[in-house]
Amino acid sequence: MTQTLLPTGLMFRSVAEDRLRGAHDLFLTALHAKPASDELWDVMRDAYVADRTFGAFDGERQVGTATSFPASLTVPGGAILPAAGVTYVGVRSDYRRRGALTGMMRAQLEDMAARGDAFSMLHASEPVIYGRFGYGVGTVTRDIRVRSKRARLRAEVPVTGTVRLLDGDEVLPALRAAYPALLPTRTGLMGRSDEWWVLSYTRRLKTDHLLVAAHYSPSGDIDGWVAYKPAEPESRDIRARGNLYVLDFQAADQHVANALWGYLVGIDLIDEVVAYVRPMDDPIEAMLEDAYAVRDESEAELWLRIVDVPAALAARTYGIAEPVVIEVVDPLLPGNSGRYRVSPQGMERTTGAPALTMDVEVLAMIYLGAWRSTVLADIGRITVADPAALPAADRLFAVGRPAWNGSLF
Ligand SMILES: CC(=O)SCCNC(=O)CCNC(=O)[C@H](O)C(C)(C)COP(=O)(O)OP(=O)(O)OC[C@H]1O[C@@H](n2cnc3c(N)ncnc32)[C@H](O)[C@@H]1OP(=O)(O)O
Repeated sequence: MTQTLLPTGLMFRSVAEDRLRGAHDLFLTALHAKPASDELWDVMRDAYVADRTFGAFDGERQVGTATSFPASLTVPGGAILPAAGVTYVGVRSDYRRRGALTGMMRAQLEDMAARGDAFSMLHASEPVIYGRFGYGVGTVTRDIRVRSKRARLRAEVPVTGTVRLLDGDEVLPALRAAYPALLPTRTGLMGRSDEWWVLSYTRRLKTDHLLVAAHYSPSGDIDGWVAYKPAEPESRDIRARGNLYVLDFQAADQHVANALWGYLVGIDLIDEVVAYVRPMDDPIEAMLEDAYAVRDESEAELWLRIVDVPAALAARTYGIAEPVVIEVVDPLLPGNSGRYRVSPQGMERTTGAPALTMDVEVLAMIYLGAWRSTVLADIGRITVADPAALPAADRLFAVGRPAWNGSLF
């Protein structure tokens, strides 16, 4: 059990099993939501791993909470590394800005490093919070709104297989069985653990009117799906239902995505289909006869923290370019600080002079290809000793299709 005392007097340690419900209510209250009902807690307790849940304590009173679940991350080249998904982070409003989050983040990162998690990942409520703990924007995504009545797929868009709505009790077994095959298909995808399925699906199946339409390949396997909910399921006015919100849209390839988009925009009585966190290269505008039926907004998706820099740099593949020596600075996990020579052959630690120096947060921004080193140097995020290293680093860290996480949590 980790136990740390900060000058504020707060203590940081893992949260005992019988205090997890209090921790969850603390999080909900920090987000201005009401505590969980008994029925909901019966579901949510399985989203928590007790020894991955850290609290900030003032004496016996818990004043902050942060948890994580086991996951994995697909890195450029297709290797899959152990990772943690951080969620349910909150501090009581009467204890804010006294270092509660700082202490929990430290304890959590040290714990992840000890467990062998190569990465930590999260979705941030505000962009100013996590950079100081070494998290950088690792993937960018876009929310896509399609005006259904104006949206028709162009005739040449290939659509194969069939789409079928799953019955409620089919959903979890079917999707859990089908998801792992998707993991190698794109950089940035995340392994979904039992806890993730509870917090993202079991909970929503209980609280929302969640519908899942699965795509079946011609050979009868599920190779994609959309999970969505109507905006106003309680309304008695059919015209008030308006929008459909798509929370999970997975497809083994573009032909599967074509069929699922065709299904979504064809649903009756809907004004707009709002598909959250789509990959940046979703070609929906070019698929429709009326490209202006689409509006979108791009934003940060995954905040990535490289917990084990040597493992992360060794696991990914690199583009063709001259080798570059990068100095990484990581005050919170100092074992990561050091110099790394990156080349098309891989990575090795070195004592050679660095061409580029960057914080571990900035390494997370280039690691999955979301940002280019040249741009980050231009805005002062990378210190440059050898300007020729910048285009080389751009080529080394480039990825083909844009990285995408695609799992809400
Ligand atoms: C992955 C997720 O779950 S995202 C959800 C995060 N939770 C929420 O947004 C719920 C509402 N907010 C909160 O509960 C809290 O305000 C938290 C968790 C965001 C921050 O907790 P605190 O204990 O106040 O943070 P702490 O005191 O450790 O702050 C550390 C530093 O970050 C800064 N900081 C922390 N949160 C914020 C913020 N929201 N906006 C601006 N600065 C912030 C602090 O000013 C401080 O800076 P300093 O070191 O220069 O003084």
